[in-house]
Amino acid sequence: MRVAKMHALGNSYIYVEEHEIAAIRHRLPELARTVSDVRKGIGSDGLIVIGSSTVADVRMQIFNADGSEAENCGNGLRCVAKYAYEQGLVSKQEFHVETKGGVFHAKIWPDERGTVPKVTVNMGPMRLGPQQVPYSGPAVVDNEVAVQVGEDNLSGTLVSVGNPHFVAFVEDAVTSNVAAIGPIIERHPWFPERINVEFVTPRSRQELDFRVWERGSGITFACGTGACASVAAGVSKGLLDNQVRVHLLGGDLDVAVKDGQIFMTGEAVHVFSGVYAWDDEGKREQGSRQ
Ligand SMILES: N[C@@H](CCC[C@H](N)C(=O)O)C(=O)O
Repeated sequence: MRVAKMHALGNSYIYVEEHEIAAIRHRLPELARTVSDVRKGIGSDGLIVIGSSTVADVRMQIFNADGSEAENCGNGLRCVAKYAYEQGLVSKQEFHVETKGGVFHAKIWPDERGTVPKVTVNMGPMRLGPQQVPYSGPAVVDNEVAVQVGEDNLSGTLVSVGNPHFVAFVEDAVTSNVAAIGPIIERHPWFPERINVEFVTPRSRQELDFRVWERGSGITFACGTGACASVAAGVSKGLLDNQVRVHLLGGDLDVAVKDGQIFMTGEAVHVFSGVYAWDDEGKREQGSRQ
């Protein structure tokens, strides 16, 4: 099947058009695990299928590296917008992308060669609180929930950007033990559909240090929806201004809140296009990330 690998700030996915996978639609979780495997597949944080939409200009379906399907992906939205324009699936510079978590408006910024290094996406309204994400814990005050992690509690703001986020304001996001704490919160029984976990520390009112444990993919270099969720949480707490540069492991993302809507602007990068040899016997069940 013809595939492209793309990344945004090091958050990489394998992109495939829906006609390439028509015969194996029911096996997309398995395909996601397989292509994501760095040793036996291509190596990525998951799989994104690009297809036609009846309600938008293009549609994307995202699977994490463990094969679970997510509602949304900010870095994926920017890469899909770049792909759709460069491959001629759309000819406009502003268009809509359908995801399981909603329809989003994208604006591409093509260069003089007609390639698209940068994309802005309207990620929708700030949606905070336990009614916005699958949550089955005790009553919540100020959209914050305190989850027990070992001997301590970690407080996080619950935010939806189509997909669910737990945003924890910590002493130092950069040195946080993301690998140890992330999976405990991701799989905590209060979050029946699991949750993405962000560790954030404001450097100032306009700059935010950010690390993430992604549901279904673990530590990644960047999470677009996570960055948007974190800025929404920081703005609602009065800690951040409406225009914030988020410093992620893989680079910077600009997030702005205007008229209650969250706008994300950042890079989208094509790594390669090629033919992936999907072989039933040889590649089944080889994905290993859980
Ligand atoms: N990396 C993404 C988010 C991908 C989905 C997420 N792991 C989930 O399960 O909700 C982004 O850039 O937003």
